[in-house]
Order: sequence, then C-alpha cells, then structure tokens
Amino acid sequence: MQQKVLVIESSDTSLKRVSRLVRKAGLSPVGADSLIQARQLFEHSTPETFLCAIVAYALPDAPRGEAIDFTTGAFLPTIAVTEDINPLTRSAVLERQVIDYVPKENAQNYDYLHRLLKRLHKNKYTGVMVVSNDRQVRNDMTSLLLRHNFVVYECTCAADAYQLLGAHPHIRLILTTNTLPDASGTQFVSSLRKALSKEQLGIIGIAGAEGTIMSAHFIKSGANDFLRIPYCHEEALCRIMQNVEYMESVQAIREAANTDYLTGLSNRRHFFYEVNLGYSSLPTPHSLALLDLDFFKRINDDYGHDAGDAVLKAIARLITQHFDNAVFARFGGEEFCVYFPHSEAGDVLKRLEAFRLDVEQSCIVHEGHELHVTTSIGVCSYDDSDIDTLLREADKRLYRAKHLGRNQICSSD
Ligand SMILES: Nc1nc2c(ncn2[C@@H]2O[C@H](COP(=O)(O)OP(=O)(O)OP(=O)(O)O)[C@@H](O)[C@H]2O)c(=O)[nH]1
Repeated sequence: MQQKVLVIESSDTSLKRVSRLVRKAGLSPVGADSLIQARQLFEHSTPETFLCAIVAYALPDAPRGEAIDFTTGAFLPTIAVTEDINPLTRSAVLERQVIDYVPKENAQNYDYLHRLLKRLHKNKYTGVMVVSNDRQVRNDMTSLLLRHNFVVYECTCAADAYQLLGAHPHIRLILTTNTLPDASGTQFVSSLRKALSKEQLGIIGIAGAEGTIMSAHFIKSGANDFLRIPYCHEEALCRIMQNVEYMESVQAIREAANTDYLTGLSNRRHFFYEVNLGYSSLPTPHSLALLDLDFFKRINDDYGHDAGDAVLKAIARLITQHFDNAVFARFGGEEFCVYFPHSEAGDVLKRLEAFRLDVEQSCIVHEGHELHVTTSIGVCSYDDSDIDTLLREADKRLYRAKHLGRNQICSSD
C-alpha cells in the first residue's frame, strides 16, 4: 500500500505542486488547506497512517507556525515550507524540531523536497550508529537522525560499536567523535576500514575543539567525511544524506554490473566471482549443470521477442525456486548455469530432474497465448575437478542431451 503524506498548504498552486512531487516519489498526498481541516483529517487517522507531513509555515488560521506545532506534537515527521529563507523564519522553524525546511523561492528547492521525500521512505530501512561518550553529542545527533526516520543505534565506546555492527548488518553509516574510552576515534575508524570499505560502511568523524587538523586525521584514517562541532543542522543533514546516497549509488551500479537485466539473475561474470570468492578450496562433493531451453528460437519466431522474454523470466523464477543453496546465473541467451557446492551427485540429479519436469509441465501465459518449453541439461560431478573443467564437461554433456533428442539430462560422457 502506498504511504500517505499530509500536505497542509493554503495556496492552491503550492498544494498542487507539492502533491505532484509527493506522487512522483511514489507516495500518496492527502491535502488540507488550513489547520482546522488538518485537525479534522487527523481525527480519523493515526500518526502511523502518514510517512510525514509537509506544512506551510504561515496559514490564514495558523500565521506563526501553529500548524507545524500541531504535526510535530502528533509525532509526525514534518517538513516545513517557508516563503523565504530569512534568519528569523529559519530559527523559528528549526526550533520546532522539523526534519528540514524548504523555501518556496526557487524550483531547485522543490527538487530537494522530492529527494527528501524519497530519502524519508528509504531511511526506514537504513541503520545509523552514533558512537560518542559525550551525551550531548549523542542526544543532538540521535534526535536529528530519528526525525529523518533512520533506525538509530547509540553507544559510548568502540567495543560496543563493533558488537552492534555485527548484530545489525543494516547499519550503513557511523558517526563517531574522537575521544572514546577504549580507543581514539581515528584508531576506531582505521580498524573498521580493515574490514569494510567506504562503499560498504560510511563513516563521518565528528571533530570537536581540535578543529581542522582533526578533520584531516579522520579523513586520512579512512572516514568518508567529517563534521565540526558546532555544526549547523543543514550541514549535518546534507553530509549525512550525501554519504548515504553515495553508498546507495555504488550499490546500485554494482548490482547493475552483476545482474542480468532481463531475469534479475546473476550474470556470467558475477557467477565466477561468487564461486571463486565463496570457496577457496573445492566444496566437494560438488556438481555443475548447464541448462538450455529447447527450440527457443521458435517461441521468438512464432509469438515475438516479448513472448521469448516472458519465457526466460518464468524459467529464471523456476530456477530460483528449485535451486536454493546453489549458485546460479543466466549465462546468456537461453542458457543458465547452476553450481551445487557440498552436494551429492545423486541428490543433484534428483533436483535437476524435478526442475526439468516442472519446466515441461509449466504453462507460461503471455498476451493470451499459452507457451510451453522444455530444457536440456548437461551435468558434471567430478570431485577432483575445478569449476572450469566441470563447465567444459557439462557443456559437452548438454550437447549430447540435445543430440539425443532434447528435454533430458545427460550426466555421463
Ligand atoms: N526473446 C529473447 N530471445 C533471445 C534472447 N537472447 C537470445 N535469444 C534468442 O534465443 C534464440 C536461440 O536460438 P538457438 O541458439 O538456435 O537455439 P534454440 O532455438 O533454443 O535451439 P536448441 O538450443 O538447439 O534447442 C535465438 O533466436 C536468439 O535470438 C533474449 O534475451 N530474449
């Protein structure tokens, strides 16, 4: 279900513009043109109904931020929309514990609002840890992060931080001060970096009175970024968002490079990376199978390329269902590869046969057409052979399976 966003705005143009942005972010806007109307809307729903509220600072029935007080008072994460960016409005808005404020002055700010909305949604699944033995630093940072929907963890020393990190793999960002009881912040950062790269875990060093030099020490020790106390709300937020987005972008690029665009399975390159990374010594007994659809060209020729694509996707789903605990990939065209580590040859054959039957009996419906395919399989289970040898042998056996009439498994020369 789409999450809702409460938009309180008296100007019709702004209400429409903000609502459009909310929809563009994949969320559902619920508009109110006054504080009274917002109260009425809220009477019939709980705060959890809404992801957040976007609230104009000045409304005819709430001229000095009373609507913001209303939404923050109801524990609804709130983004304030202001007419301008003058210092008085800024401090009046920020002291109300809003997520952020967006001045209406230019179109660029609306882009920022769109980015912020998307982040609020994603942040619900992103862990951030604050490591400091200074209670004030922890409280300030935690309050800022919670308003942005992050899942926040706090601790006072490096030892607890390692433990939390081990227990919560969704922690993507650490903010640490330099003085910890059991290590300096820079020692802590460099020891984290031995295990996790900048793309896997973002680290922001918080430099105190030591100032500029400490920021440089943090960066040299492996931190992605730094903040200097006293920091302003906007700067902290921009740095946090930028670092989280950087890691997400790298992850997205990596996924795109490793994944077959059509089926979502690993591609050939990533298959070898996974197998070689996962097993330094041969995980015997083991087997490797090559699966190739039979007469697939006919599907394309008779029903069109889109029908062929639908078949490939359906087969990929079957592979995912049948071969958990195995490493599999689309090798190209209508050919797939499955590697079975620590598996007896007899069990592998049974699993492959169940898959072959399932493919044979499946009916793939595409645009009203019922499509049927079969698959030929070559499998090799030499325990003393490496992956390349298994692959060569499986390929020969696949060729034999085709030659012997297709829709069968060939497991011997
Ligand atoms: N729809 C679709 N077709 C693809 C894709 N990749 C390769 N193909 C088609 O797959 C077909 C493979 O044809 P062939 O190599 O002759 O194999 P086949 O028809 O399955 O015959 P056998 O393997 O001998 O049983 C070709 O027509 C390719 O164009 C794809 O991503 N989508």
